[in-house]
Amino acid sequence: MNLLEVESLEKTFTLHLRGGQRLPTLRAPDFQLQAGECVALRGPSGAGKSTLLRCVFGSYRVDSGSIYLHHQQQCLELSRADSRSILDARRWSMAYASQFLRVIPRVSTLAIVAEPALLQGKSDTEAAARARELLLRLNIPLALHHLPPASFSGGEQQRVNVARTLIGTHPLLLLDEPTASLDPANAALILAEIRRAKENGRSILLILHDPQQIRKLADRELILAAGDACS
Ligand SMILES: Nc1ncnc2c1ncn2[C@@H]1O[C@H](COP(=O)(O)OP(=O)(O)OP(=O)(O)O)[C@@H](O)[C@H]1O
Repeated sequence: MNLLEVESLEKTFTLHLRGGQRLPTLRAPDFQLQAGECVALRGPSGAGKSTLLRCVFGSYRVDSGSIYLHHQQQCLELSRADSRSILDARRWSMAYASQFLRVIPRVSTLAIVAEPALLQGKSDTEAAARARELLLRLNIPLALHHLPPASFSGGEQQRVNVARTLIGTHPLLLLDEPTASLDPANAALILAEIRRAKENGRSILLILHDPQQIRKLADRELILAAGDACS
């Protein structure tokens, strides 16, 4: 059974502040993702890799084509779904880590990471314990857990972002360059957590640039060529 299916997907941005100029950005190859599969998106800068992840997550509306997600025992056509269905899919079926953590003033790191577990019905105690454990595994020391992550380094914020994505039981994880600002040791921690998620049957669509990391983690690659995006 496919967890995710993408068909004939195209996205063009319309720049309203530039007289409605249209910017064709993405023409994705058709693909499917099965349970427990990890697919790495590759392609040159500007090819539309982040745009594809955002289309799947429902942040961008697509112009044509379809995105199907297996959600709550049904096939949800994400590309045509209303916002309530997309929010429900985000709560239960897909989690997304962008390249940058969206920090909320005065909200602690522990609370930011625990939130998706709370939304899935875990108790405060359970969600906090799981958040603490994940943060420690990702090398965020206990002393930082009660601080808002606004002042954290780029690499620390990135690990908090990934922890927030991993904490729930979402079967689909969308990760935009999860190792980008990290030194090799901390990148290895992230890769280990992603591998663990995969071994637990979760599916991962992620953007990675390092061929060695891709070889270690991904079952296959999906190449977005610059020409695909812009022709
Ligand atoms: N919200 C937006 N409005 C207008 N143009 C956008 C928007 N988001 C992305 N683009 C444009 O779409 C193109 C693809 O961007 P995207 O971030 O998807 O590329 P990418 O393949 O992830 O690149 P990189 O590897 O550099 O992160 C770029 O030219 C970018 O400027």
